Amino acid sequence: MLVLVINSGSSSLKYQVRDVVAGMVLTEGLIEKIGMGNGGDGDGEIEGPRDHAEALELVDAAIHAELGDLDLAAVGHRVVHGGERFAEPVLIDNEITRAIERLNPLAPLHNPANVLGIRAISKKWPDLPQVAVFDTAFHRTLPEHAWRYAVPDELYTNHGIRRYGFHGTSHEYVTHRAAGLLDLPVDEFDGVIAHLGNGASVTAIRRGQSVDTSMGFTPLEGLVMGTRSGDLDPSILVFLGRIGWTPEDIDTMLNRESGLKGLAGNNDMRSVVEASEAGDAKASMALAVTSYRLAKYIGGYHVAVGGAKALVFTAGIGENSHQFRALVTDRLNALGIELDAGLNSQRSKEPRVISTAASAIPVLVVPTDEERAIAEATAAVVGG
Ligand SMILES: Nc1ncnc2c1ncn2[C@@H]1O[C@H](COP(=O)(O)OP(=O)(O)O)[C@@H](O)[C@H]1O
Ligand SMILES: CC(=O)OP(=O)(O)O
Ligand SMILES: [Mg+2]
Repeated sequence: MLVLVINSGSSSLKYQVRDVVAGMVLTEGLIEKIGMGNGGDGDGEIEGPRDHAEALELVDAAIHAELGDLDLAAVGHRVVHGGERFAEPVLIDNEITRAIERLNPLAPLHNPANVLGIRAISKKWPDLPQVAVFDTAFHRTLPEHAWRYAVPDELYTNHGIRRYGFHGTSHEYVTHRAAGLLDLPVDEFDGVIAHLGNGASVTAIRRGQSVDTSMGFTPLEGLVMGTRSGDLDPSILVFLGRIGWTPEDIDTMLNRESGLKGLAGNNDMRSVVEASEAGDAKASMALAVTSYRLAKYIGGYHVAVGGAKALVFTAGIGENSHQFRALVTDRLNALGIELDAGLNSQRSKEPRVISTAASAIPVLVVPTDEERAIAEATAAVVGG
């Protein structure tokens, strides 16, 4: 059974054609720096497509060039916000697409791109089943004390204002791989998973289930990210409103102009690390703020899970930036965590341990594979 997986991140579109039964990837690709057409270093290099629609056209052309005519059984989409309605992957129809679209304001960098992808494929291949796999679904196990905001109940009952959590497909997949690496059944795995991409979140896993996670009502809460602020005092927004900022101004500032970009002028971790190593004080401070905030969450979640058995790094930054991993773990000496510098700086695509034998708990790097998880869920929905 052949499944095309579409994973629209905020700044990238990953796609794969997978044979689910054989467990094989037939072709795959990554369209990067979407929407950063003018954001490069000014050397005239093409920095990427203007939007997700243009990215999807590139995907279609690349797949046909590589594999010719294909007998696809289904398309599986990563959909970021499923609200309270979607606890499981679903077969998409017009009503489902509109329900996902209604959640656009709650995931402004993501759901619009997801809806765009779904509609473009419906138009191109009207008979092809499409399945939505939700980032929020894995966090449906959050206890109420973790998902409630301390605001009047009416905000929850009338407006659905609660914490949902995101990156669930990744956190779930990585939980299973990390448990496997430690030779533990997944329901005996207690740990902290740090998914650090352009969007970043950290999840507390107790007995293989999500019991807390740093993103909330939208993918803005929590960690310092590429262009998102993460946690701040909500009074700042009230203050800005009173001095004349519109909701759109505030939304753009928090989601697109903050985080590493706001602090260091660049949302790409590679560039920020390079700038810091070259002596740029703003870049160094951006890394200090970002690593400090993550370290505080890890300490909190160590408590939330009743003592983590592992700390796991995943996604673009978590898998690739040994510098950033070291900055974070240097702040975790109080937990007895100790990185092995040699293991940390090795490059590998395999799940691995990067801590010393003396470390109180192992630190792992586990490459995520959202596409594989989405393909398998899609095949299960369409009856594979
Ligand atoms: N080799 C690398 N070293 C350091 N950071 C990297 C490396 N490769 C990718 N990254 C960082 O990973 C982030 C993107 O992660 P990714 O998971 O692909 O994002 P998303 O899916 O949210 O768009 C960027 O900050 C990028 O700089
Ligand atoms: C939910 C989210 O932030 O996703 P991404 O990391 O792909 O931007
Ligand atoms: Mg991502």
